[in-house]
Amino acid sequence: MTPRISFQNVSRRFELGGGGEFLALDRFSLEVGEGEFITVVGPSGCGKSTAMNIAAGLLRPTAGRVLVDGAAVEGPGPERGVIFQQYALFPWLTVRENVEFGLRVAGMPGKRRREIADRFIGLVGLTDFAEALPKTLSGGMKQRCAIARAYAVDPKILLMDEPFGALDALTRVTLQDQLLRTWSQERRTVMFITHDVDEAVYLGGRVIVMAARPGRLYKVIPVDLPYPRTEEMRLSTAFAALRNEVWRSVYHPEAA
Ligand SMILES: Nc1ncnc2c1ncn2[C@@H]1O[C@H](COP(=O)(O)OP(=O)(O)OP(=O)(O)O)[C@@H](O)[C@H]1O
Repeated sequence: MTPRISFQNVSRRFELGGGGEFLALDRFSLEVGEGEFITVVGPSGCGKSTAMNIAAGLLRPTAGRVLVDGAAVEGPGPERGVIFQQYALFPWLTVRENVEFGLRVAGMPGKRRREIADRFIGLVGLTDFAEALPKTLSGGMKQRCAIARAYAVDPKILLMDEPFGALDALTRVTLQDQLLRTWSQERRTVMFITHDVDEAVYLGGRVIVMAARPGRLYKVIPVDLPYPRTEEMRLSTAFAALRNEVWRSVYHPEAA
């Protein structure tokens, strides 16, 4: 079967001032299956965002390529939704208008647009805030709105770069469960970058560990915990063992 996303020997160099070059990503290869949820961890600067931005079509590789359903990525596309740490909502639009935005741009009629928006607003638990403006929402609520907006346009792939990075621990855990619920209903392919080892294990079917200098794939750790994931699982010995393995791979790769 054709993988949904295929990174094929993807490298990216950046020019440094003074004529030098920096290898941010070195021959990164990875296949992500349809409906798979992978998490990506690694030390700061190991090329996580670089890899994701190349898959999003926001950045060009200097060597190699990324294929989506077998076709080379040449730029951004509606089949790939991107969510960043900073909730990029339109401040002058309500929650519902934000979620409807992509559908409006695509020319979808109002009634259908509203049905879809309301469904995703419900899935992320914002029904009571559909008429609210972003400035009246908490950080977690803004990020839930951003997730609903990304899902509404029906992308096959969600690329999420530390979407919960700016949130407090409790909100983060709540949003992790909500994201998994949405994912289990919609089964999009998700690539999720995080600095949080617990988050990587809790969400991912596989944890992709990257290493720095140069940025590269270090290890792929399968997470042998069934979905749906539960709060009890976080306390299990199996979870602890996985967390330790990921932690060692990220912070003490020589001992992993
Ligand atoms: N536009 C750029 N010009 C020069 N260097 C860059 C550029 N973008 C990224 N880099 C460098 O490439 C390396 C990888 O950056 P990237 O943002 O992909 O890392 P990351 O793993 O996502 O880091 P973090 O976890 O800190 O967000 C870093 O050392 C960064 O300084």
